[in-house]
Amino acid sequence: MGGYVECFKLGKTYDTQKGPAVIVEDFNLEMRQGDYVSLLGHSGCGKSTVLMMIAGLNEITTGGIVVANHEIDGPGPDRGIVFQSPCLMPWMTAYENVMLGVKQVYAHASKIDRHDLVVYYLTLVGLGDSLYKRASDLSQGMQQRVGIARAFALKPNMLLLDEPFGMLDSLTRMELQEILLDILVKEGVTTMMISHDVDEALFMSDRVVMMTNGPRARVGAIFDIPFERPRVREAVLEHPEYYEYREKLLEFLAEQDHKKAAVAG
Ligand SMILES: Nc1ncnc2c1ncn2[C@@H]1O[C@H](COP(=O)(O)OP(=O)(O)OP(=O)(O)O)[C@@H](O)[C@H]1O
Repeated sequence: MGGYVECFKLGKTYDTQKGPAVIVEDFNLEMRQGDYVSLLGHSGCGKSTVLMMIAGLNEITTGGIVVANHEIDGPGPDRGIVFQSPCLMPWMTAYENVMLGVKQVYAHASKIDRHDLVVYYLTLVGLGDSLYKRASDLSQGMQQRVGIARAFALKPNMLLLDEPFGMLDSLTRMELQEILLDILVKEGVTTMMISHDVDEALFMSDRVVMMTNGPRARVGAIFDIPFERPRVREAVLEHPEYYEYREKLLEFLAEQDHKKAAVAG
């Protein structure tokens, strides 16, 4: 019996003007249910490509992906996505933006149940007082909160996060990281997050998956992160092994840099 999510010999080749470009090859990964995995690697190595294949929004060239015992062949409400920018309907309220997806996925639920669901998740992300504010009147951080509430309100089994905090200032970023972890612990959602930030990956994840540089990128190393949950930022930063892990991740990235320089030279 494998994991809850399995990427099996996953590969992606894009057709380019110069011919086929093998971006990801032989990418193997198993995730347990409730796992929080961060995907780290140099810019352009293929992280979004992997994430979008799991989302079912990017066609798989070779290999396959199994989620909850089903091989995926397209997008589905079982997998929620949060991008760097939430792409809300600016003329709609926070409430209406979340309700949009809820209405589609829970078409047969009662009106009151749908209402409660939307209010529940917007309140969890700290927007209980801003339910009926138009998206265009919300700050970037508040808009991203709506994006997170929208993803959770569809009750996904898996959450895919593509640099969800990348556009936020550091205070908002830390606050949203903590809110997200709180909800994830409550809901036990299996999560894959792309990040460029070693400290963010260490704070959030059960495992950090390092990708090698492309082309033909694959899993280069996997680090199990031992900090206990629920995570408290101060305790994580003071953990005796924190800087050891941080160093290992940075070393891996530096090694990839050297390899890239050697290939280019
Ligand atoms: N549709 C496409 N057609 C051709 N090449 C593509 C396409 N999409 C992505 N690529 C190329 O595939 C490689 C991997 O892209 P991808 O966006 O997956 O990387 P990434 O690791 O997520 O990058 P970043 O960290 O900068 O977001 C890049 O070289 C990119 O130019």
